[in-house]
Amino acid sequence: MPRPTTAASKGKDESVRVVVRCRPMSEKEQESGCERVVNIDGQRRQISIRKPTSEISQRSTGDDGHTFFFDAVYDWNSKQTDVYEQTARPLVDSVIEGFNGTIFAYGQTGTGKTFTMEGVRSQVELRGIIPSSFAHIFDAIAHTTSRQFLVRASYLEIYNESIRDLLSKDQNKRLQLQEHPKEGVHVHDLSSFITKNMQEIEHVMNTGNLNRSTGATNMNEHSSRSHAIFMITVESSETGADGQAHIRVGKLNLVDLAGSERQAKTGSTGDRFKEATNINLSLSVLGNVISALVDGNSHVPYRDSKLTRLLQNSLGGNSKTIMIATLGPADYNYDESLTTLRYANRAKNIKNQPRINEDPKDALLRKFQEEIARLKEHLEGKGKGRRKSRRRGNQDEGENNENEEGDPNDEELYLKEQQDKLNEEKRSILHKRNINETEREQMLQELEQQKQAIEREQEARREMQHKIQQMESKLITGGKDIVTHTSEQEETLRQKRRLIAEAERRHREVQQRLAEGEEERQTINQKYTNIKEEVEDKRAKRDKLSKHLKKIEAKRTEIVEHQQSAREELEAEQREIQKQTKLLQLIIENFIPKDERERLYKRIQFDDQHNQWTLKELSKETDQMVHRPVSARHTRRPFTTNSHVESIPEIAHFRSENIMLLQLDHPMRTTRDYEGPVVAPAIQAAIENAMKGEENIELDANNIPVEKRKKKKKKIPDNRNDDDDDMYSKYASSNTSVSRLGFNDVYSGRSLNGARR
Ligand SMILES: Nc1ncnc2c1ncn2[C@@H]1O[C@H](COP(=O)(O)OP(=O)(O)OP(=O)(O)O)[C@@H](O)[C@H]1O
Repeated sequence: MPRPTTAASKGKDESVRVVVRCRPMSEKEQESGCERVVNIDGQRRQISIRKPTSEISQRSTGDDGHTFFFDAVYDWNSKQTDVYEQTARPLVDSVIEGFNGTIFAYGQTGTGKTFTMEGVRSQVELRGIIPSSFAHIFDAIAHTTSRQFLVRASYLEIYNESIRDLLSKDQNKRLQLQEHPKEGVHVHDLSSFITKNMQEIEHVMNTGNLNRSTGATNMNEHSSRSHAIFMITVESSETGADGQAHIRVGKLNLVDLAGSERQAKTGSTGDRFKEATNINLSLSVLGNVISALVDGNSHVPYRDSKLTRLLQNSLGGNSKTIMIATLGPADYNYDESLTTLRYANRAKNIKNQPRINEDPKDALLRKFQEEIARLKEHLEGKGKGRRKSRRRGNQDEGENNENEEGDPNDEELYLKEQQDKLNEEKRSILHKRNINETEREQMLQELEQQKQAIEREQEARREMQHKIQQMESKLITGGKDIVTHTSEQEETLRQKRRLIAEAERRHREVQQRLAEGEEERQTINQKYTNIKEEVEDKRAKRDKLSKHLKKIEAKRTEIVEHQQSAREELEAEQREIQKQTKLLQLIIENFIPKDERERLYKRIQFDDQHNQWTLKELSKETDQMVHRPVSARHTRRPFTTNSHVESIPEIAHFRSENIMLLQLDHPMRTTRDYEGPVVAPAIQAAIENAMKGEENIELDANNIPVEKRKKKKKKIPDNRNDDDDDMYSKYASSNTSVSRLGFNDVYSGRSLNGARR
């Protein structure tokens, strides 16, 4: 069924208020040592429920505790007045103002729905919401002087999905629901009693309660198996600035639902089973309606049960609504209590659109006012006609009566006078002697008829006046009976109670805010501590890392420096090699004949195994070293082309020879000790000439450190003969750079390598 769109759509959104009340442990529960599993923090409006200890130890699933927040929560110490003053009073005030309002109690059997809604009527402090609302409404009316009120009450029960009028004489009659295009769903033919005071409305309620169905189940002997709805309609009228009466109508539904316990737990069978199924049906439809409303479904299944059809306006419609969820505190009710709390928690999200119901067409108060006016007019109308004829008669008699408005008392007087006149006439007729008996009889008859007509009129007027009185008596106007209703002291007391309730409410709100603030502060503190710890932890890590980094950097610097020095060394070495290579190249080019050179090149090979250059064995035919020819006295026989060149006389002796092919003369140590290198100026000049532009070449072989010199002679080719060794040692000990270097580097793979480049 689509959601109501008439009045509801115009109101301001307002959530259904949901409060929870937990009853005290019953004596039975205390005696059997039940555990309390419910905890309530009224200031925080928080209720927690935890699994019974026995169940936790048996099968803990991790969801052992649940916490919910509601608009108000009441624990086992809460008083009836607390619930009324803090929760119900504002809603009842709104109903008096012309809003629709609903308060319904929902919960497991025996958890205090009836106690909360009705309470114990004989004790004022134990009165529930329904009787307290009676007192409230009539008190409020008594103190409102500007408005006229009409209060009526109805009482019905939904039992096995059929509606029974609890105030009807015929308790077997079942009522039907009817859909009103504008006003929504209403119960056809439902009795409603106008009540003028608290006693009358209490009487209505007592009558209904006597008719209410109750039955015993395993769960609770007196558990109610029906849904009971007590309806109070408060109509009020006020004359506006336009002189017109404006009417407002507020409807209050006070609903005591049947127990919500599950079928299996009640152990019902037969009729009881059918009852329970139907109770469950309307409650489960109620649950579906709540879910559909909360989820914003386009289809809300109001029509699926009588209860939800009747409460349609209260759930998602034009009404202010309060749900009171009741629970028991004991462990064995854990599952049911949790279900109730979840149900209630969902209901918090239902949005209603309450608005004041102004000038509805079917207001009973308006009908009353119109009927009273009509009757008064009727009474006046008759008098008016007579007043006119009397005025005419009086004018004939010379009297002038301008007053058109008649006083009903005048009319009474007039009729009385007429009666007296007729009586007088009757007496004179009876005493008349000049008429015969027939004429006398006829005259008396006429008089009697006139008398009866006057009496009928008097009677009709009395009836009309009584009706007006009756109707007017139903309309209550505040102020008039204030002294009879309440004493001033009561009023002061009531106001103080209201102020206290208001102050308490504000106090609770402040406490709530403080608690929230404290919680927030603690959370922030906790967060701050966590962050501080984290910062400290990170700082320590950072310090450790930076120490590590410093170490790495020191190592890196060391490595770089080491590499740098190694590189410099290598570069120096390279430069040295280049220099030597150049020098050797020079020597080769200048001192080794071309053909010898080529032969030498042919013999050069790289020994992969030893990673060095070596000279191949001399082939006997071609490479065998030529024996030095016998020297001529003072001169040598030139046998190379080169030796013909005699440009430098000092070295002519050598120039005629291929120094590589020559077997060395082992010099006899016949001379003095060697005294340092003396390069012949001509050779020096030749070298300098050749080295032009080669600035970096160091000609003094002594500049090479001894260590390096040692390294350089590390490999001497195997094909070297003893003479070579001798030669080597001779030249190595010599300061003559040319000769030492020549041997050293010719035999070293590295030198040759460099030379090859
Ligand atoms: N807040 C309370 N303080 C003291 N006693 C309570 C309270 N609530 C309930 N009780 C007691 O618990 C018992 C069961 O309460 P009640 O009959 O109201 O339950 P219920 O929910 O209306 O049950 P049912 O579903 O059968 O109508 C009663 O004896 C009642 O007096």
